[in-house]
Amino acid sequence: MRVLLALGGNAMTNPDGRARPEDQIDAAHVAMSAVADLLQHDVDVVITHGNGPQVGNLLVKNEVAASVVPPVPLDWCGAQTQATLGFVLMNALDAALEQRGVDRRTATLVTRALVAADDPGFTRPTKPIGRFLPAEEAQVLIEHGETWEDRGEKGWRRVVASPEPLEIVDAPAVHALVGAGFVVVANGGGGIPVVRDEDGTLHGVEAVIDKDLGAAVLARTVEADVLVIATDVANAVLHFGTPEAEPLGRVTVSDLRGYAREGHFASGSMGPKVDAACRFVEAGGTRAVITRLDHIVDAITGDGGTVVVPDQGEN
Ligand SMILES: Nc1ncnc2c1ncn2[C@@H]1O[C@H](COP(=O)(O)OP(=O)(O)O)[C@@H](O)[C@H]1O
Ligand SMILES: NC(=O)OP(=O)(O)O
Repeated sequence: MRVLLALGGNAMTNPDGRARPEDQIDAAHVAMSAVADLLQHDVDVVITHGNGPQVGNLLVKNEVAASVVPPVPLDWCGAQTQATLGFVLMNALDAALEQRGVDRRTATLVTRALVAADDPGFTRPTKPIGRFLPAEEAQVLIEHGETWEDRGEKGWRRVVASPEPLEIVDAPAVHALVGAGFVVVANGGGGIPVVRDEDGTLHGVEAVIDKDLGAAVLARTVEADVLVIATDVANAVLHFGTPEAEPLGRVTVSDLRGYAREGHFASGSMGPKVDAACRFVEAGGTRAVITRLDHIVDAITGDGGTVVVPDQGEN
C-alpha cells in the first residue's frame, strides 16, 4: 500500500505557533515516531508538510534585514522551508527508524507546483502565514500595505496569495524515489509555486499554496492508495465547537461535500482538508483519512478518524 501523509503545521511546531527551532525538532521527533511505526507495516510512505509558521517567519526576517542584505521573494522563502523542514524531518525519521531496527532510507526533494498566472488567488490573499499578533499591532502592518485577518482567539495573522496547485512538476522524481524504496519528503508547503511562460520556461511566483490541496494532487500523481491528513483533531466534526458537535467517521465523498456546503468546516483550517480529501477520492483515490497524528497507524490498518470513501465504494 502507498500512503501520502500530509503533516499539518500543528504537527510541526508547538501550539503557540512561534516555530522556534527546538520546538520544530521536538515536534518532528513526535511526528516521525508515528511515521516509523507506520513503516513497520508493509507500506510506502511519501510525506508532505505545511510551512505556514516557518515561511511567515522567513518573510519577516527578510523584511527586517532588507536594508542590510538583499531580500528574497516569497517563493524563495518557500523553497528554503522545504529544505530546512526536510532536513529536520529526515534526521528525526532516521533516528526513529534506527530505534525500531527498520532499514529504510529517507530523501527530501525540492518540489515545484505549477499554478495558473491568472489564478484568482493572486488578487485575493487567503493563506494565513507566520505569527499571530494582537489587532493593534496587525493594524500598523496593514497601514504598511500588508493584508492581515482576524483568526479568532489566537489573534490576527498575515494572509498571502494562495493559487490552486494544478500539477506537481517534480512528481516523477518523487515516484522514482518511492519506487527505489526511499521514504520521501516532498512538496512541502504545497510546493514552490511556479508558472509556465509562453516559451515553456518556469519561474517562481510569490504565493503560498495550501499544503493539503498540494497533497491531493501529489497523492494522485504518485498513485497513492490512501491520503492521510494528520492534524490536531481526531476527526472532522459537524457543528464543531457547539454542544451538537458530531465527529464524522466513515463518510462518502458526496455526503462530505454536502456537509461542506452547509458550512461545517472553517476556511483556512478544516475546510481545505475536507476539500483535499474529497478531491483525492473524486479523482480515483481509494480513501482519504483526516485524523490526529497519533492515530495514523489506525488510519491505515483500521477505521480511525474521518474516512472519506467513494460513493459506491466500501474500500
Ligand atoms: N468542523 C471542524 N472539525 C474539526 N476541526 C475543525 C473544524 N472547523 C475548524 N476546525 C479546526 O481545524 C483545526 C485544524 O486545522 P489547522 O489548524 O489548519 O491544522 P494543521 O495546522 O494541522 O494543518 C482544528 O484544530 C480545529 O480547531
Ligand atoms: N502551506 C501550508 O498550507 O502550510 P500550513 O499547513 O502550515 O498552513
